Amino acid sequence: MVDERRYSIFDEKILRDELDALHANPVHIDSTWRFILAHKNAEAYDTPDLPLRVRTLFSTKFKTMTSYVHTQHDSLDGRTTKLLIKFQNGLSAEAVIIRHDSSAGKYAGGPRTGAARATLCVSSQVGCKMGCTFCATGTMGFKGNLSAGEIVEQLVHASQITSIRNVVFMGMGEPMNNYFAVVQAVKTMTGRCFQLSRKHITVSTVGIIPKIIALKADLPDVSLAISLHAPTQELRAEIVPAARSFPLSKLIAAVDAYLVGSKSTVFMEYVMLAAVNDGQEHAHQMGKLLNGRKVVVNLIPYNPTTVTMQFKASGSTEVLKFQKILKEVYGIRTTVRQEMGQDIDGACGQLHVSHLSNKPSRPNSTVLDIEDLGLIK
Ligand SMILES: C[S@@+](CC[C@H](N)C(=O)[O-])C[C@H]1O[C@@H](n2cnc3c(N)ncnc32)[C@H](O)[C@@H]1O
Ligand code: SF4
Repeated sequence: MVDERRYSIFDEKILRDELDALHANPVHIDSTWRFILAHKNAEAYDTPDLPLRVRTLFSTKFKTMTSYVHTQHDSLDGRTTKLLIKFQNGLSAEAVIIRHDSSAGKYAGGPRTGAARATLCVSSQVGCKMGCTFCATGTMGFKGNLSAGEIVEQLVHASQITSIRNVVFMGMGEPMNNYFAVVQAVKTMTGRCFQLSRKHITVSTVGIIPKIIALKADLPDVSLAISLHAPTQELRAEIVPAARSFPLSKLIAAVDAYLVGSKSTVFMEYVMLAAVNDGQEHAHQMGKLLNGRKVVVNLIPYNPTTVTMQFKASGSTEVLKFQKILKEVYGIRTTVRQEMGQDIDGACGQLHVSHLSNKPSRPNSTVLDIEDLGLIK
């Protein structure tokens, strides 16, 4: 596993420290970022009006981005674009753009701008060590953490294709296992250059309890999504191994603590697996578990992958029955996610980069219709 310090120009903390050491004005950060955003493949030191010492710093340590778009695939309907991004250490991760507005249809053959409400699904790690049984990324194992700069660079690449309004940490990896980089990346994305609203950022976690509590203090206004997937500890531990370390009762207690004094809603993700967790009894157990809490359940159709073939997607009848019980018997707001990008393996849990492309070498779910959930604002 390779994870040495990498000098991304978008790694705000490292960049600020280096500029401080030179007694240089941090205003150069914003102007340089804007320059790079506006000029694809620009070198940082080409930014106009840089003092010599800053130009020298940029040309030696922060020359340019630490990643590039290796491949880009557009879905047939033009609404989803998957980017395979290669990083300086040779690892690769995927980021997916999802377009929500009516201009999405025009995108397929038309200009690559103008989708005003696009969401970017970013990766926080290459692979993941949590091993959820139905997730393609989980089968890859853990290859490495992305730095804050590398996470932000996914937004830079995507912004050069279309205008991004929402960011969801639902790509490869468990964001809470790379907590400090994720927090730093969100701070940069919501800072003066990118200006995303914190309310438009969603961090999705399998349920790393201590970090859920920390997130409330560190990034109070972001949306939190918990990947629940089962209403009992026994079933959850079977399909989500992390539940063995972070039991369901403690996870629900952490959600309660998170909700105290918070204006935000917590989203409960539930992937619908045929004959595993989609029965009416499971819906009643979920209803009792979540009753009275300010949560929204998001039922996710299972996206088949070649590496998780033991599962099948629930039929639409089961999904709708499940939703009806939660809504009508327990009064829990429940939506069914419309998945997009399946034809390019760009949907949730389909993000899997082959081991070949993830050997360190050279320098250098997707999510839909979450509008209804308030994830897209
Ligand atoms: C890939 S994860 C990344 C974020 C974080 N690690 C988590 O588990 O919440 C994003 C979402 O995709 C879901 N997911 C994983 N595999 C899936 C699959 N095959 N079909 C549908 N959703 C899946 C996860 O359960 C989670 O809710
Ligand atoms: S669902 Fe999330 S936590 Fe589980 S293996 Fe996939 S990326 Fe990791």
